[in-house]
Amino acid sequence: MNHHLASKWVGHMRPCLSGPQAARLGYSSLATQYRHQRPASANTQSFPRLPIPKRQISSQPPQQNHEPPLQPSDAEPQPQDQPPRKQGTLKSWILFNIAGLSAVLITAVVLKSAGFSGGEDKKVINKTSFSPFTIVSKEQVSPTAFILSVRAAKGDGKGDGDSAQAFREAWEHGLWSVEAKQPQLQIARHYTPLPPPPSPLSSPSSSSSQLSNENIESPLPLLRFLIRRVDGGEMSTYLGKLRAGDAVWLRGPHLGFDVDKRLGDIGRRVVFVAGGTGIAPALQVARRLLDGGGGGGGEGDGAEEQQQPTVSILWANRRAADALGRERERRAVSTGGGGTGRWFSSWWRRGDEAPSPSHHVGEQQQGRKQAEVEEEEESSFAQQQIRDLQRRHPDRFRVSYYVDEEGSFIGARDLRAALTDGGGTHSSSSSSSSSSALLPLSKTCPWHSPAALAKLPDDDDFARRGVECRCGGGGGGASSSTTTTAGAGAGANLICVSGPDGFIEAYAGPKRWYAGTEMQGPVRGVLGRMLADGGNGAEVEENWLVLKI
Ligand SMILES: Cc1cc2nc3c(=O)[nH]c(=O)nc-3n(C[C@H](O)[C@H](O)[C@H](O)COP(=O)(O)OP(=O)(O)OC[C@H]3O[C@@H](n4cnc5c(N)ncnc54)[C@H](O)[C@@H]3O)c2cc1C
Repeated sequence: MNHHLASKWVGHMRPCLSGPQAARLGYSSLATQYRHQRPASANTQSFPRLPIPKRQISSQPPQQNHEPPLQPSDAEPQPQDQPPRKQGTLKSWILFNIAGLSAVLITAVVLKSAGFSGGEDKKVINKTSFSPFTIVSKEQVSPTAFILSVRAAKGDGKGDGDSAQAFREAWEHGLWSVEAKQPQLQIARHYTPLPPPPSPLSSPSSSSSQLSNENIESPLPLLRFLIRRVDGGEMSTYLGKLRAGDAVWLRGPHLGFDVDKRLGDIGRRVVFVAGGTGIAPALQVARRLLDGGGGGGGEGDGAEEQQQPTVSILWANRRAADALGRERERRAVSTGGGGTGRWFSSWWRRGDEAPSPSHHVGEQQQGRKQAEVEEEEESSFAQQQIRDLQRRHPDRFRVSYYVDEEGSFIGARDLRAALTDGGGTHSSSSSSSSSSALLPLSKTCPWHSPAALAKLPDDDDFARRGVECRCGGGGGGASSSTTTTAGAGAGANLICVSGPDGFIEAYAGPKRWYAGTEMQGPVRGVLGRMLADGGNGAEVEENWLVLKI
């Protein structure tokens, strides 16, 4: 989702981890270390500079030089051949103009920093200039993470409808982000809005809730961001210091991959490998596919629940405090006699085979007691999102937690379990997915070919929506050149890797730069090896498309 290249954070190059090296270090330890891949200077060019006002000094000085003294009668007679006067005038003229120019530049910078320059910042959110939002609340959810809730600043009403429309399209699209700017340093970074809560009208037990309209219909939309404050991080530290009532400047929305279209007609499963705040795009996708009616061709054609896509999230955090929503899962497991939450973590560390999902989910439902209800009332918005999805889609949504400080990491075995699932996770859908799982991906389709994806930037699926799927009617269509619309047997299961650059590199290989644009690049890392193995007849079939987010 790197819409504006210059606005992504950048920095020094680190060698890519590979094979045993990455395994030794533990991938999730990379989860919260955003590694930068570009010269730092590129990062600071994130929004257009204020055009420097043209110098106003060129005409004035000559006039002064040629003008007669204001009060010639009072002036001391000056001999014609006395140069000091002329030199003095020239000197003061230069000083005057330097001072004037400095004043203009300083004023421009101050105005620019404050976000009020030349109409650049507008009330209506848009992709090119920053719009003012007001912080409604700030919720500290862990020692390093907080949720910032912001609402479009109250304007004159004009353009509110346009803003609402832009957000409505973004939520309908699914995966999207906005940029926030740090006005003093003039840098910007992307942040991913958490999905809105389900509509109060939908029953808690309903599996098909509607998104609340608070973000969709409201003329002044409310956006919530889960943000981690990183040591020495310019933007996250700046945002961390803001308080309710302060202004924050956003531009966007920048739409990301169209997961619905890439799942197409036969894709049934999405596995998210998320590091740290990479959980936010995972929740966007879960909401879009599980609540939004999209994905897998299941909607509107009478397909049953088992035809709907499933979302499984493997979420790595450095600290236990950041594993939001895990307490309930730990308790549910321990309620089943399996031991303590600590045991649950060490279960992953040992790399044992995953427990069957039905066992897991059943215990979660059993473990839902009054204490949990109370806990939920006190929990953060992100926790509520996770729990709500778990409650309403027990067979289609799962989060597995990994915590560095507890020694649990997402390893190849966990990935293999998730990919060969039903990795056992989604029992009701595994049979339908396994039939499509045998179909190989197209080698030519712009939507479903890994080779084509490697050469795409990750932010333009919305703009590409007119491009047709070339999988052909047969689903695999490896050599087909037939042009069809997505849906006739086309599509792929999706592995989404979201998080810091180092995290993405370790699991899926680095993104690559071509002609000044950051592209997805080929799939390498743990998943690259795993999928290549699959091609040789090993555990994982080759119908997984890897999206680096
Ligand atoms: C599409 C997209 C969506 C994003 N969504 C979110 C989101 O919802 N929430 C969120 O918090 N972030 C999100 N990010 C990351 C965010 O844009 C910033 O990169 C992040 O907040 C760090 O910026 P900074 O200016 O504070 O750090 P910088 O000043 O850019 O970095 C300072 C130092 O901190 C290191 N560093 C940077 N990030 C981390 C980290 N996470 N852990 C450890 N060290 C780090 C850097 O390597 C550098 O040495 C997203 C990024 C993208 C591309």
